[in-house]
Amino acid sequence: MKDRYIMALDQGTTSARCILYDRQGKQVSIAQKEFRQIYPQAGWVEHDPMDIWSTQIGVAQEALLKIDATYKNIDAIGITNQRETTVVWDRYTGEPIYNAIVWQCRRTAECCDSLKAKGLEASFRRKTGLLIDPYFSGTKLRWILGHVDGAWERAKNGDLLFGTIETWLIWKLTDGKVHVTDYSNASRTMMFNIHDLKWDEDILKELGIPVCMLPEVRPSSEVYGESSPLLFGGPITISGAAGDQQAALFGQTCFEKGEAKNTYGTGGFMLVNTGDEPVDSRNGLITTIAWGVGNKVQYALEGSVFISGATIQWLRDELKILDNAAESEKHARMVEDTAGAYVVPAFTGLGAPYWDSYARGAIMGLTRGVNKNHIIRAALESMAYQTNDLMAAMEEDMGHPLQKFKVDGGASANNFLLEFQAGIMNMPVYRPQCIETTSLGAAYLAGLATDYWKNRDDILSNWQIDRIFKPDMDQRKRAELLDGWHKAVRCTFGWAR
Ligand SMILES: Nc1ncnc2c1ncn2[C@@H]1O[C@H](COP(=O)(O)OP(=O)(O)O)[C@@H](O)[C@H]1O
Ligand SMILES: O=P(O)(O)OC[C@H](O)CO
Repeated sequence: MKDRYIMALDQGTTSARCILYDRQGKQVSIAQKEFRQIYPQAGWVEHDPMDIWSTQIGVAQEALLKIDATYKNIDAIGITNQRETTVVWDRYTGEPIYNAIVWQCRRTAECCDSLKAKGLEASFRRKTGLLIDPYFSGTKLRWILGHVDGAWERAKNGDLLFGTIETWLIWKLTDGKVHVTDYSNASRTMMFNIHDLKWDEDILKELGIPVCMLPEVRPSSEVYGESSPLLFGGPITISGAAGDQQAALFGQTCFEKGEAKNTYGTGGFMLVNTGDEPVDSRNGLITTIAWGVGNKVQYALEGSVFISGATIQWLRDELKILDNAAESEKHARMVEDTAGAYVVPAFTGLGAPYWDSYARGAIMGLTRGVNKNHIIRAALESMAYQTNDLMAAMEEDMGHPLQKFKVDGGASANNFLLEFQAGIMNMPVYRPQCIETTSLGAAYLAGLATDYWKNRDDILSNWQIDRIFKPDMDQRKRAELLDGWHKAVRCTFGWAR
């Protein structure tokens, strides 16, 4: 009989992954599949919810098969997901009534403008910790109810259900028996009061959302139900769920106040644990729930950058100047600098700390000598500049420098990126051996609920360093580069207005 493992389902923006973890937090099996991105109009992004489900369940079955394991080898399932992405489906047939509107989608920018014009920003912020922005689920849900024939009536009658991706996956896994979300995901909807820990009636009224379509909000580490026996040959306990960025904070074992991480995935997300108290930002960050465990929640301050590793994907898929993302490192090292070029990847507007839905991407500072290596290098550097902007905002809000900066996510495999990051931030960057901390965090949350791990001390020693990147940049050069970056960013403001 094989050992028992935790199955982490990581439903990211561009791919579904399943990783099986053992007690030491080591990966024993992994399967991954990209799925279709749908861009119906400029600035709009959708996914097919059935695609999300079929790729996710496909990789879960594949990960088991790869090591000849069955449901009996799995202690529990933990789910982590791209956040804010909004799905609405029919309670009886299980059919989605529209594609999932993805977190990056800007279609509700005007709706957000009108909410702001009504002077609602301060009260929304006080209650939800968020700014009014198309990024969050609330206006996406309102858009679906307003644009799909008969949807609002059906929702009011209780025939439709809303969910972010973890809710959709848990509903599918349990064959329509369980309709829940967790505190961390609820806190991204712009409909959830992060202080009272309840759906906010005033906001729901303002957005015209019937409360009966919303999931029950539960802790991030708790038994929600069992998967349908048809999926894996027998039932598996589902006992953890968290938004991917909060899960990564947990996976990096940032359990204490003041501990921070940055994830370089499709987007870039820096979170610092602020403990039992929510901290308000004066510098363009948002306040969010890190997780709810037992009867208490912990909060985080977050800087969200919409396009990070996706810049490299764009070079690969659209400009076709790369065969694969990892190759970007080799190209960046072929030149000494970017020859003055800056890439500002504001493809879907700018998130923190600028929050401009109407900004659009640009390559600035082009001269005749700029070649593809310079552009690739500038694209990687843009990921570091954006992270540096978040760091500056975070330190300003916290009133002191961050003590330790841990990184993870697919693009953190890139050594050039992290060397430049350490230099431009002028602080060391810590990369752990496991950079898949998102799924690891989901595994921990699930395994803590089933006693696979006894407590947090049991998992702390699983965090192992791979490499520390030390800052090594001349201070004058650093100041010049940052000046150029900020000048380039300013040029993108308001472009699509
Ligand atoms: N070695 C690399 N260098 C730069 N970017 C990379 C590298 N490997 C992956 N990426 C980028 O990171 C992203 C994938 O990271 P991942 O954590 O899997 O993202 P997500 O969970 O958002 O789907 C892609 O956008 C890809 O372009
Ligand atoms: O898919 P990722 O890993 O870039 O994460 C997306 C975020 O959850 C969006 O808020």
